[in-house]
Amino acid sequence: MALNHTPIASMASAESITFCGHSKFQLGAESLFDSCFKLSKNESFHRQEKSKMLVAATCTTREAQFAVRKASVSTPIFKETHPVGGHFADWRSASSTLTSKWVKQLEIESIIRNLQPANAVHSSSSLQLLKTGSGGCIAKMALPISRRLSDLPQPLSINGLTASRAKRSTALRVAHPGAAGAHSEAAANKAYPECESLPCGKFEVPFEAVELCLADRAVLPIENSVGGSIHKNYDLLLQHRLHIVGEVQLPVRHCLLAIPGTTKKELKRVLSHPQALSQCEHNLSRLGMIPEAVNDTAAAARLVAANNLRDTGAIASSRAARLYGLDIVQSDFQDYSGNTTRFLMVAREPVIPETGRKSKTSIVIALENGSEDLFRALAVFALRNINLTKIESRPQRRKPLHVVDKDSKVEHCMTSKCFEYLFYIDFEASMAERQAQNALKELEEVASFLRVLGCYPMDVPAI
Ligand SMILES: O=C(O)C(=O)C[C@]1(C(=O)O)C=C[C@@H](O)C=C1
Repeated sequence: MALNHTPIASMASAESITFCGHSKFQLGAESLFDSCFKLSKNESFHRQEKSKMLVAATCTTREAQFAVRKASVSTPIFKETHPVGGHFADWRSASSTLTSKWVKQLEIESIIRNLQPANAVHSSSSLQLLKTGSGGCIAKMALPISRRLSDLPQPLSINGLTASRAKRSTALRVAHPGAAGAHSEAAANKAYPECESLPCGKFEVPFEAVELCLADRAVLPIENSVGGSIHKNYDLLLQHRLHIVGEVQLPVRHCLLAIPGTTKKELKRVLSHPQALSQCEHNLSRLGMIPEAVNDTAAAARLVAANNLRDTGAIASSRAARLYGLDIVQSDFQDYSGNTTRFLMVAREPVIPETGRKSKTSIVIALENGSEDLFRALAVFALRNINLTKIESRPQRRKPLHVVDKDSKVEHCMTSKCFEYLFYIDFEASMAERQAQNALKELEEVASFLRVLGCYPMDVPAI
């Protein structure tokens, strides 16, 4: 049985998304802005009262309420200490920007909801991506709005985004890359056993889902015992302002899947995620099968099933075999029995570092002089007997790396910085410990860039 499962990213990229109801929000927000503006023309509202009124009256979602405040504060109307005045046109453009951002957010949520295994998404549904003149502005605004919520003076009321959202389960919503049946889904369920897992296609989408508050956590593969680090996700950690809040070590057992009744001899090609193909490299070459990379292991299984490819196998999980109606031609197809992938859990808020349990801290540093400074950088840990569990260099060779600049006064700006070398370091210590705090203080003198990606409980693999 072929399911019309399409992870969000491929749906968004391959098709486009049309949503109705746009004008409803547009008119609503604009009329509210009109009345606020007329009111403010007559009275000298101080900035705070006006923004509270805007936030309370104009929107019904936490993110959009903040976006209203952000837009109003940044338009000429709200100048520090000046009574409200300003240009009506700015308000109109701010309201239309915010309204379409709000609509986009609703839309992403409805796609995520529709992707649940229970509802096959009909590939015939026409989806037209909503193009708005302020698309770029929304994209910027879509950056960690929820992060800014922690800066607001008082918690914002949430009226519930839509009736369906109000009905949604209270389970933790955990976004993961790949389709239903991917190993990342298994990692999400291991990390958060009672969660509602959200298959999100490419690696970027889980990050955005968490930033848009459409998911509470994201779970992403970061390294494998055979294939090594997944650098794409390290870069995404720098480009998004989320925090690592946990890790899970997942033993990954690959199965060779095929259309029911197909024998191994009939298989000429095998589809799977590049990491999975590298973890089964010897077995594939021993059988003379041609590896072909696709987005994720579950997508490979779905492709074979949906197109009834009798000469093509898929390397995926046993759950993917059940979901997409394929036979397991060979289980434990990975080259090494200890094949384990480490996944990270990321969230909008960091975990408060604690002592008294085995903790890990992940950082990324840039060293102007590369390996010359590396000795000094590592010495700050060695002299304090802090054990490193990972160090990975990422030569940048002047390739600009886009990072969310934490210290920038300009909100959420993406700055592209050029570094000669980046080093990702994991060490076994909690930032609650004086030793770790002193180590990082000293490291700041050596490194030209330092970001703490997270401090979290270690997942100590069962012996
Ligand atoms: O494709 C999947 O099933 C994934 O979850 C991705 C992924 C990966 O990116 O490493 C996760 C675990 C395995 O190492 C194989 C693939």
